[in-house]
Amino acid sequence: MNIQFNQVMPFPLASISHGVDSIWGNEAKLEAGKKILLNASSGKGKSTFSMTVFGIRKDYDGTILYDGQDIKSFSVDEWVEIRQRRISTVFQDLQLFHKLTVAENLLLKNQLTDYKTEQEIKSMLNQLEIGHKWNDPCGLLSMGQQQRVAIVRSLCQPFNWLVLDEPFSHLDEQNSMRCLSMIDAECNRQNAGFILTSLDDDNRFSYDYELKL
Ligand SMILES: Nc1ncnc2c1ncn2[C@@H]1O[C@H](COP(=O)(O)OP(=O)(O)OP(=O)(O)O)[C@@H](O)[C@H]1O
Repeated sequence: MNIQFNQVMPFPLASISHGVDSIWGNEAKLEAGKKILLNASSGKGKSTFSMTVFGIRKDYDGTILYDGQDIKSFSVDEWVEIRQRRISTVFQDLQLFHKLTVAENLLLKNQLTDYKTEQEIKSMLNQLEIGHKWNDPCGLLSMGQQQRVAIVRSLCQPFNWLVLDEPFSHLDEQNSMRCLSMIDAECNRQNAGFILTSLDDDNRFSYDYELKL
């Protein structure tokens, strides 16, 4: 699925200046299957981008198209289908259910599409060294552990695109790289692309291209 931005300008960002190469106010294409770094300093709209491209925020001028269709035209039923099968996300606030256990958070998501087996989910947690937290409420995990749970959860569904908003902000180098290779492998398996927002010019990974805000 290609995603096209045409002169998109979120209302809260209209009064600040944006570079000539910014997505905001310009045309930009997110090409199907590509691995994209979206690099911007604080306050330039990375979280706004993530929520806008996912259809949660509609406070913008311009148009966003999925394979040529304006996303503002989608019905609630179409968004349900899109969010279950075409776009997955890790938002900055992670949106985990704090009182539910790690297992419950992950199985709740996975049962929508039965995409992974319980064994596969446990194996992903083990690879990220949080397998022992399976029965712990998410609210009792450290922020970095919660980020890893949210990343695993985002991979428990089919998708064409994975949108990750500063997903490694609480992770050390080794854990970031483990997560990145798990994300990369799942995207390759699914023939999907990802958009990863970052405050820095993250050069730990070879992205297909970089976009700016
Ligand atoms: N709903 C809103 N109403 C008013 N202003 C908003 C709203 N959402 C975002 N903004 C403003 O838009 C700007 C961009 O916010 P956003 O959270 O998208 O930035 P960011 O690049 O993700 O920042 P950071 O790197 O610090 O997390 C900020 O100045 C913020 O105050």
